[in-house]
Amino acid sequence: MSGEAIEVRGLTKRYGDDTAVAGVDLTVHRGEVFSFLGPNGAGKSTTVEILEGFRRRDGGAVRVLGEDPGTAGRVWRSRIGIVWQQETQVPALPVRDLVRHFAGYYPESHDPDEVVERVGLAEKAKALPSSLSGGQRRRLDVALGIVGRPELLFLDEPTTGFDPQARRDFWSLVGELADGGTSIVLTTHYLEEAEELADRVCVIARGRVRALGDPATLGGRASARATVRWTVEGRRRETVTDEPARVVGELSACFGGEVPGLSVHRPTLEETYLELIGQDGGAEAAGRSTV
Ligand SMILES: Nc1ncnc2c1ncn2[C@@H]1O[C@H](COP(=O)(O)OP(=O)(O)OP(=O)(O)O)[C@@H](O)[C@H]1O
Repeated sequence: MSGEAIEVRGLTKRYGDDTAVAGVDLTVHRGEVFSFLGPNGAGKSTTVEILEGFRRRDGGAVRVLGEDPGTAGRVWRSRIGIVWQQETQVPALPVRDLVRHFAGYYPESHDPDEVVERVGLAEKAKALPSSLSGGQRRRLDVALGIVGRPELLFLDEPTTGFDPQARRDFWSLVGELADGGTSIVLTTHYLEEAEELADRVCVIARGRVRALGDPATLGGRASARATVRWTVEGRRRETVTDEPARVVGELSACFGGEVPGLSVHRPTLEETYLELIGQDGGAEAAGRSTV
């Protein structure tokens, strides 16, 4: 049995004549936070739904927690948590009762009250889901996804609708889950979220992996040329260099200490991402490619 959380080799999926996933290879290590990035229609949800066992693949080998999700049974499913992109349909029960109810499906669930507290819904414990705001409703989905103490957690655009503080709180919750050994697959359109949370990111466009690696070094980011900017007599100056430290040292010597208006810029994850997906960034996406 594989020791990895997820192993995917040559995964393909077609919808009619359109190829949504065109030969994806990837591995998610145990305890890792792994993030999918890609434009609308890139094939992320299709890939993730195959990994979750909710979509049939056309080709390739897939192992999730050591089993083929296409044939794995209920015990395997109880080891997995999912926070869907769409609101989870739930019975009209108060928040606390609902989380308790879901906890009952799992052999080793977390304490439901602790989970309600941890997602920031303690004040809404007696409220019905229909009375929650959009961001609170999303937090409830997160609570339902984690209460079963999953070994592997799928988060599909989990912080949509969160206010900035709720997003920070959620990030720290994900960090705690990862520190506790949970493997996490995150799909997000927020680049800063991937950068904050992910050990590795996988950029997908038109059903293919365009880049996979540490967000700090993705696409040669860390070694990319830097732009050094400064100000002389009210006018902005800049130079592009492979050696920003040397340039800053020379400027500092020249100015006799502080350099006015100094900044050093390397490509952000967003700039690198946009470069990687290039013209594939449009909405039409995977469909037109062939395998
Ligand atoms: N059930 C389906 N039937 C036909 N085509 C589909 C189906 N589901 C997805 N597709 C197509 O497969 C391609 C990939 O879609 P997918 O939902 O996997 O993209 P995505 O990367 O998750 O996009 P988004 O960021 O918008 O959620 C798209 O061209 C989409 O139109």
